[in-house]
Amino acid sequence: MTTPAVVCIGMAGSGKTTFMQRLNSHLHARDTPPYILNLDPAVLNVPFSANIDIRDSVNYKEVMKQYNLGPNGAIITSLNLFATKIDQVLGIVEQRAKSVSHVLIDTPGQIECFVWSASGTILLDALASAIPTVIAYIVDTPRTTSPATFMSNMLYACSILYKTKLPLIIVFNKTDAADASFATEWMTDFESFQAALKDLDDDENNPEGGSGYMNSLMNSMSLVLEEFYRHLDVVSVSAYTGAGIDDFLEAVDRKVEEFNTDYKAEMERMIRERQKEKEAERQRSLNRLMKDMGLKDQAKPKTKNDQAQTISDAEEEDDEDEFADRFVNGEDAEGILDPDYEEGDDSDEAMS
Ligand SMILES: Nc1nc2c(ncn2[C@@H]2O[C@H](COP(=O)(O)OP(=O)(O)OP(=O)(O)O)[C@@H](O)[C@H]2O)c(=O)[nH]1
Repeated sequence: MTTPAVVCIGMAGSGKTTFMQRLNSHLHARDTPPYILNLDPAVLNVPFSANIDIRDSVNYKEVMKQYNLGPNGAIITSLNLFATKIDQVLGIVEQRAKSVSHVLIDTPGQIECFVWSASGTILLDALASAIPTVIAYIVDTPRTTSPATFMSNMLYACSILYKTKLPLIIVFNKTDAADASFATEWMTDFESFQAALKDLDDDENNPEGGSGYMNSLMNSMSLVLEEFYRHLDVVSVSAYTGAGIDDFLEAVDRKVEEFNTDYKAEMERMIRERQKEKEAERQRSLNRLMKDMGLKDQAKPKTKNDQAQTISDAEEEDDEDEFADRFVNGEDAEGILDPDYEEGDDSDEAMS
């Protein structure tokens, strides 16, 4: 079977890194070691050795300093810089995927920096076009026991499914601290969730109980979620004790089959569409440029607007060229991007 990529996504503190560590040791114990990528540029310590680590090619602190960015802006910019090297990274991953059981990917806890950024889309699209890719959405079970928090978390998972369009497994983590049976019941029995919502509403002392409008909204949204749950695989695990890890790996196998039958064709179609759009945009820019050059020989642009349009377009193109020179070609990249990073680097030594 083709080696799958498992992308771990979850809110800060949900246990992604601990879960990755558990998966890593579990797969090593089975003599089927994984290949590991760390895409969190801001993480201080990773408790496993990552084969490819974004921190080896992008200096997060330097990005903050040089671009005067806050923590989240620097994560997005670091991911953008890393995405310029996606072809090289993918070359290595594809090669290594042939000799490992799974490719595991850790992502920043600031989910939106990854899932909603252009670079996140580029990285996921590139990965999914090379190997079957599955999302593991990690949930902090003890912090999700209230119906309102639970529903917010599930809506978040639903938006990730909608944005990535990749098969999704919900992983209820930390089940050593809180049993996840309440969650599976709410996901399979609509009435029990409605009853929990009603209890919340009736409890005057509970700050999560809402107004009439909020409750009717929650009821409607829970109907949306019912449809969402139908396409999911749900597992309960403890990254601490290792309980449920085999169930998770079985769920990954099921999702890989789903990826190959349902998602792959759609994914390829989307990538082709995007390339077509890009090509059309390039053609439009070229046509504009040709037109502008033709105008240069004549006296003056017809109107002020025409002139402004021409200048700003030229500036935009200059900016793009400058960006490409600085980051793709490695110029001016000292301290931010590792200029020695080359295709074919043995990442085990060069990048870990
Ligand atoms: N009880 C229990 N605690 C856990 C489990 N998994 C993780 N934790 C704890 O949850 C906290 C967060 O775990 P991390 O693995 O750092 O979470 P993360 O999602 O990678 O966090 P960020 O990197 O900040 O996004 C740590 O204190 C872990 O020890 C588990 O299965 N059970």
